[in-house]
Amino acid sequence: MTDPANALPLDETSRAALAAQGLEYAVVPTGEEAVQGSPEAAAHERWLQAYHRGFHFEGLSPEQLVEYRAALAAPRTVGVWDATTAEPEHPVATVASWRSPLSMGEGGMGEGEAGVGRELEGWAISLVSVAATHRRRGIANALLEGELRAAHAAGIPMAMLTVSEATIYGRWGFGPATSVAELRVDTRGLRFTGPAPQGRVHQVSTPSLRPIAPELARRAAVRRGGDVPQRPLHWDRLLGLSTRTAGRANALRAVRYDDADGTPQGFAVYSLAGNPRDFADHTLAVEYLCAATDDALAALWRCLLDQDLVTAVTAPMRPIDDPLPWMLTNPRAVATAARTDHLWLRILDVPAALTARRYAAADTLLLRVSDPLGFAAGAWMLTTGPDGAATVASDPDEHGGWEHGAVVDLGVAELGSLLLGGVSADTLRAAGRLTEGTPGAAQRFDAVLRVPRAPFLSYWF
Ligand SMILES: CC(=O)SCCNC(=O)CCNC(=O)[C@H](O)C(C)(C)COP(=O)(O)OP(=O)(O)OC[C@H]1O[C@@H](n2cnc3c(N)ncnc32)[C@H](O)[C@@H]1OP(=O)(O)O
Repeated sequence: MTDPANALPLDETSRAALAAQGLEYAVVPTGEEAVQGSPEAAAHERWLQAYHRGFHFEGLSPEQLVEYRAALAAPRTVGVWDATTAEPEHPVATVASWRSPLSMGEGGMGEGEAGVGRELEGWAISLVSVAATHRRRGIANALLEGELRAAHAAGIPMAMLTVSEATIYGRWGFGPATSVAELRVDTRGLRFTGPAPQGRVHQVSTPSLRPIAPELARRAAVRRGGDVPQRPLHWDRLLGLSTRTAGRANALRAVRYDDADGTPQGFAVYSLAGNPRDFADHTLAVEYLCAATDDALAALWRCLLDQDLVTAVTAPMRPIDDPLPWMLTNPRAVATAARTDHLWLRILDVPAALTARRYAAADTLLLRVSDPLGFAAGAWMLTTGPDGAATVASDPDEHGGWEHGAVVDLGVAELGSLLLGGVSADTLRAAGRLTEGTPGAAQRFDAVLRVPRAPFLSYWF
């Protein structure tokens, strides 16, 4: 059934906006509330088919419906219905959402903070779809505003999503906060100069990774900001264990890295494509690479690059600062084929969001934030200390001290983009997305925001 933690009440303003168009807005019962074969289960199945149609995915087979019903039992699944359509029982719009931690990077300079992953609670939003017959009449607007108001009312400080198109979500105050790089490595004549691994790489079966992958991925993820834990269906799909990917199971290969003590510290899942005219010209596609230590990262890259009969390695989703080029005598062998925005953040509670991470320098900034939906609007005094911890005061006049602070004017989307250090304030200033109220304020903000590793989310949700 819907996880009680996700069962936020539906937003009445959005309900009224949709009702004014003759549309019904409701939560779809899932899981135990919808026993297989019951009318509730059939409604859940129609909701699943509706989002598949909305995303131009193939419809779900009966077997897949069982799997997806279980996988999407815990999130809050919301639909919109139009009683005037030919098949009124089918939703004309969908959205799914759930509470999830967001990694905020490692601890600061305070005692005992090194290596400690910090987290903020977020409201993950996914599967936003509106039927082709009902688009561009404000349904997505009602759904998104409804999600944001519901999450804010529940005290959740952040909303987050990955997007099909980068043109859609800025209007609701989301800003791109992490990027991914698609790497393409020419492995011909490559020499690896990275650290020599202390442990061992083992070739393993993909199912053997299923029990250890979530925990390993969590340990890897806390080293950077921007991670949102995968749900079980993600791992099943990746490892060829879901009905949709079972047909690929034989094509998938996997390696696991165990450190000198024999503890698994990373793994990679990959596949190979041959060249029918040249057997020595395979391309190895890295489908997932997860490393909880620098040692594991170097060992796994070395193993993936160092394969006979392979001339190219591709890795579609890597951090933009992956150390790989620096592990090779020829860094130019690693081409970034594409670099794209990935996780988008929407701040709902400025003090909670800003105090959830650690900062690189001590300073005082006055952030004057605009937010058309109101949640983040105001003047916020961010004071960072020498230990990297921050305090945020909402009424700077009352608290004083801000006359020494650097003043920055920006929108809530820009603050979301800056939060994890994924872009610099000076870049946003140059792009006209942020204004300095004090000369040099953007660079002062950057000194505070600087992070050792680029934020990164390793998959789509
Ligand atoms: C988190 C996720 O799930 S990402 C996946 C998003 N879904 C998809 O890509 C599936 C295919 N697309 C769709 O289902 C729909 O077109 C949606 C969900 C993107 C938009 O739904 P609609 O109900 O048509 O949007 P709605 O009418 O509320 O539009 C709200 C505003 O967004 C704009 N907008 C909507 N879709 C887009 C788009 N694809 N690109 C740019 N702007 C868009 C509208 O023009 C409108 O702008 P305005 O307020 O300035 O007039």
